[in-house]
Amino acid sequence: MIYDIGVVGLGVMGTNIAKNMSRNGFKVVTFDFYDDVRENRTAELKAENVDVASSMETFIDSLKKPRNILLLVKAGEVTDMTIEQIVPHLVEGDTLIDGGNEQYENTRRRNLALTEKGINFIGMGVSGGEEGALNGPSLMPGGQREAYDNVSDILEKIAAKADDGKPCVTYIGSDGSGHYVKMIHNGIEYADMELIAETYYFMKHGLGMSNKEMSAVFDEWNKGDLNSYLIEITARILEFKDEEGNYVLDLILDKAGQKGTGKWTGIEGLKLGIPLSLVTDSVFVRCLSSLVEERKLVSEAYDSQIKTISSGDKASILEDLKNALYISKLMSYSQGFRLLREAGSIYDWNLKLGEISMIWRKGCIIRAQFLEEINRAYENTPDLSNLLLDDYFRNVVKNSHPSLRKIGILAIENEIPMPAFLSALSYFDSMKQERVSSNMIQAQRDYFGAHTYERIDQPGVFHTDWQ
Ligand SMILES: NC(=O)C1=CN([C@@H]2O[C@H](COP(=O)(O)OP(=O)(O)OC[C@H]3O[C@@H](n4cnc5c(N)ncnc54)[C@H](OP(=O)(O)O)[C@@H]3O)[C@@H](O)[C@H]2O)C=CC1
Ligand SMILES: O=C(CO)[C@H](O)[C@H](O)COP(=O)(O)O
Repeated sequence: MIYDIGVVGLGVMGTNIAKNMSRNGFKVVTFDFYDDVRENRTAELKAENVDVASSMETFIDSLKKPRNILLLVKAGEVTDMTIEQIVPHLVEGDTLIDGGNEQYENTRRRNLALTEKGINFIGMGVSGGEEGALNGPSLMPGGQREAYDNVSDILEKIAAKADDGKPCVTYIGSDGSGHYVKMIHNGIEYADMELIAETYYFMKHGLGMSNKEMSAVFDEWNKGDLNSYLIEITARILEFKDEEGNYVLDLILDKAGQKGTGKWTGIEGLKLGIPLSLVTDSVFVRCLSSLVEERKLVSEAYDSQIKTISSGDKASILEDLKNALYISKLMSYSQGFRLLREAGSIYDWNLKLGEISMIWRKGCIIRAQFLEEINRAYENTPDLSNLLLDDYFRNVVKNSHPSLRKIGILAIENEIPMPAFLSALSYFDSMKQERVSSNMIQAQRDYFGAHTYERIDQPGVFHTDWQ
């Protein structure tokens, strides 16, 4: 048989994407370098009309030309090793697609090296986890346009479909752009998750709400502007009990893991000089959460507990909390999309920000109703520099920032840690100042290091003899 596409790597993602392709009518052959993995997966894949090749040679020989091969292996060295093993079997015009969570610099490097051999290389962000891979992920492919066109039919069929029927995949741009966009997706995912976690903590400790009550509130919020996958699963997590009737959430150690994509996003914000405080704060909260023993010691040393909020009406505080969560999320997206805009220009990718928001509407972890509004903002003003300048979002923020302030004050007064919320407020309060405090920074730099400064009243570069 001649197959339409090959998949290498029979982990969770590779197995499920291969099944998804087959269910969509494509002939799929798979391969894994480990004999036992191939053996273990054969029956399961056979039941889905997916074949498992017994050797790399038979795998390559059975593919339609030019060949399209999707890699779903561990990012980094394993991907390099996998490419090294496959490339000698390929010829000019063949395409490798890397669906792992890879650093975009690695993708640029591989794209360049393989282009010299006449082999196309697409770095494709895949989001949606195990379930998305099987039933429809959001796909972010970047690389040679003509190589994308060769596989666009397969990618459009396997991708999630938004409510208007459009597939959640689009050509992102050249070399590492697809993996870059996936990285930003994950950074935004970190901030969305952190904001929701802080909301839960505020409800639990500040308002003394039960898991059942909190679950009902998140369910209610999911019917409005906050409608999203992460809000939906939060409601389910809050009410979930084990066989003994215990809430599983309450038994989970408060130590967050991370595989690195949030950190990469933060580093990229620092590298390009674009504020990305909600993502970086969210990464640092995960780091802080890991200092379990140290937190215990500091907690004992200060013996200062969170207070239950004693003033105000609970219903109106919850309304403020909902508004505060919404505009904090907006601040985070305004930072994330601002970074994408900068990267598109610096790396010459011509990123279409509206289209990117559209392919995140379904299939991925940050899928949300809110992304339709982001697309509308960029359709109205394609070169919009910051989402805060869109008319619709400006009205939302104008109406809701007093809520964010009230929640911030309650958090500070009652010792409830809400770093991402406070970061959102600080970002907004700083961005809306025509003049910020940095004239003082410039004066200090000039004082101690003769670093010079610019003036507001005349052009040029100046130095003052401050002594
Ligand atoms: N899981 C998720 O939700 C998502 C994952 N991704 C990305 O997709 C890629 C695959 O993920 P996933 O399927 O979850 O990962 P798995 O760990 O389930 O599978 C990874 C694949 O890499 C192979 N592999 C791992 N280590 C080695 C090694 N040292 N040498 C050779 N092969 C190795 C595995 O082979 P073996 O089975 O023999 O160990 C397997 O085929 C990753 O890059 C991941 O970041 C992207 C989006 C979501
Ligand atoms: O890519 C993903 C979804 O889009 C993964 O779920 C992500 O890798 C999870 O990251 P982390 O383990 O760092 O929380």
